[in-house]
Amino acid sequence: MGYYSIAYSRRMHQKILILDFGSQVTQLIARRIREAHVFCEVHPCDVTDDWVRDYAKDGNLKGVILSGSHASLWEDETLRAPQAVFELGIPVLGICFGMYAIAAALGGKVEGGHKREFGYAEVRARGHTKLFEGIQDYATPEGHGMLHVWMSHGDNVTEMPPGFKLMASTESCPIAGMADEERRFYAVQFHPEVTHTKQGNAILKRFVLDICGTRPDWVMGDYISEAVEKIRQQVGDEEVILGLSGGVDSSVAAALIHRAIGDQLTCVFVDHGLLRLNEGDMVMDMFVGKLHAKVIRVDAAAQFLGHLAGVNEPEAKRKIIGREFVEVFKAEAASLKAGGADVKGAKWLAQGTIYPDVIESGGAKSKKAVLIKSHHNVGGLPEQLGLKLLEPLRELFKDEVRELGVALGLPHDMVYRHPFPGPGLGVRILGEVKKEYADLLRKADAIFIEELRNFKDAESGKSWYDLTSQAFAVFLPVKSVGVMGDGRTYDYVVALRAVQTSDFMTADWAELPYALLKKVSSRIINEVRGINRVTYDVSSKPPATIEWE
Ligand SMILES: Nc1ncnc2c1ncn2[C@@H]1O[C@H](COP(=O)(O)OP(=O)(O)OP(=O)(O)O)[C@@H](O)[C@H]1O
Ligand SMILES: O=c1[nH]c(=O)c2[nH+]cn([C@@H]3O[C@H](COP(=O)(O)O)[C@@H](O)[C@H]3O)c2[nH]1
Ligand SMILES: NC(=O)CC[C@H](N)C(=O)O
Ligand SMILES: [Mg+2]
Repeated sequence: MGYYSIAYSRRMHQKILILDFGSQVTQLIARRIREAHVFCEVHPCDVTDDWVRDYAKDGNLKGVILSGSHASLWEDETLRAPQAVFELGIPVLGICFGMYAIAAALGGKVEGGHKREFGYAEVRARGHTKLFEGIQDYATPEGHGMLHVWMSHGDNVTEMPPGFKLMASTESCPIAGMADEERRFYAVQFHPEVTHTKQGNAILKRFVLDICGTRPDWVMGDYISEAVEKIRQQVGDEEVILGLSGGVDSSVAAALIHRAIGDQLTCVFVDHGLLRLNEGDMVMDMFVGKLHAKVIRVDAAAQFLGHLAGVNEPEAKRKIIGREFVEVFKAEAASLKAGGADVKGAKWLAQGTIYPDVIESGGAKSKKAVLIKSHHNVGGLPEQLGLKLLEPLRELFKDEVRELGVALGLPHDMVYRHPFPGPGLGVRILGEVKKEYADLLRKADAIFIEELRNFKDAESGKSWYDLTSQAFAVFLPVKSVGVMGDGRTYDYVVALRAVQTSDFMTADWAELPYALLKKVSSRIINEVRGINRVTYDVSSKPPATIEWE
């Protein structure tokens, strides 16, 4: 899969180039810039000088941002900014590792082994530079402007390159920002792209709008027309099959692709035996009427459960599920007989892959980010797919996908459903997956969701389903002792999980009312024979993840 780019936007819009060194938050830079209505693209940091010059040649490139990285400069010599970036005569902003990349390219010095700073910090910002002018959280009695920021680094710039002046400092990091205002090169040690940096948006806007001078003329409506045009160009008259789960992302992807190519699209909904209670029927009901697209339902429960038998390790399970999905898609693609007699099956596989799936699978542009878990649709895909991938949402965050869904006219209920992971109950049954466990979990999960919908918050009038971003039950394959009807029980445990988040990259556990937890626990223990204990998960992400595997 190549990087994401839209030929049409490149012609029409002024743009910012983000070079990705593999930070977990690179895409947040892009997102903040999109929020400022400026078109931007993320590309890997190891593009060549010729590529950069070619990219800039139409005159629309107005600035370059160099991202952070998990690595250190001396660990990986491929992590360098192309020299051409500094020769275009346009502004450059380096963030964290990006600041080291500037120092390395222009004759400064970077060293490790100094004080590490992770999390909140206070930075003294020098207001005389254009980047910070008039931007501060508060002023000290001496009149110094201060910023509340988020830091995540172990290395430091210890000598600025010639021509640079100090722009910011913290107690433990004397050079926390530097600028060569003549050449319009800026660098900050902290991360303006994360929301914990309070003035982060203001700083990025200052860079993009004032320093680079881009026109803020990019909106979600453009995204639709540009994506539609790009899909048509990519696909031509070939057939596409799309993995439809009934979730938000694949529904939005289906609507977008359907708008682009109509009947060349066939949706394939896979029932792998790890869906929630009655989900298969619900998805078919919802799609066959509402989406006006062709939908095929494939019953593959025996195939998935067969291959998962005896497998305990989460990554191994994810890989198997990813592989079996592809087996199903390939078989459906090959047997597709749409269109005229000369159509030999589908050439494309479309998925509703979104950015957090990509980054957590360690599959960001530069392939430099680390692996957290292989989302079945990214890291779980086999090397030899045999189909071309079409993933129009690959660069968007969940809330942007929802915004797109609304703009495409999808029903509110569909767009605001809680997400459900492709591997389904497969990653919510810890260890080996068995049908018996899945059946118990389905019942417990359905009770939890039903009560979340029933319970309304007095203040806002909203249901707890709407007040949480994702909620589900997890099956723990351990047994504990209980007493029921004066008899002894020795049965399984489920954990309830409910989180609140906007982008699913970080999440807080939800403070559900005790009355709700009480009702759910009592109903599960009474109604689901085989479960005698219910617990509530009070871990945030990070350091936990949302799913248990
Ligand atoms: N049961 C399924 N049948 C077919 N394709 C699926 C199935 N489950 C997942 N997929 C594919 O994998 C992709 C990723 O799944 P994921 O759960 O992240 O997205 P989603 O289901 O579309 O949306 P949501 O995150 O709201 O659940 C989907 O967009 C879809 O293309
Ligand atoms: O389609 C998916 N395929 C997967 O393999 C997968 N793993 C996690 N998730 C969903 O991603 C979000 C973040 O989950 P984690 O905090 O567990 O990584 C949560 O919304 C998870 O439900 C997946 N979705
Ligand atoms: N967030 C970053 O870019 C960190 C860069 C580098 N890994 C450091 O520790 O300093
Ligand atoms: Mg899903």
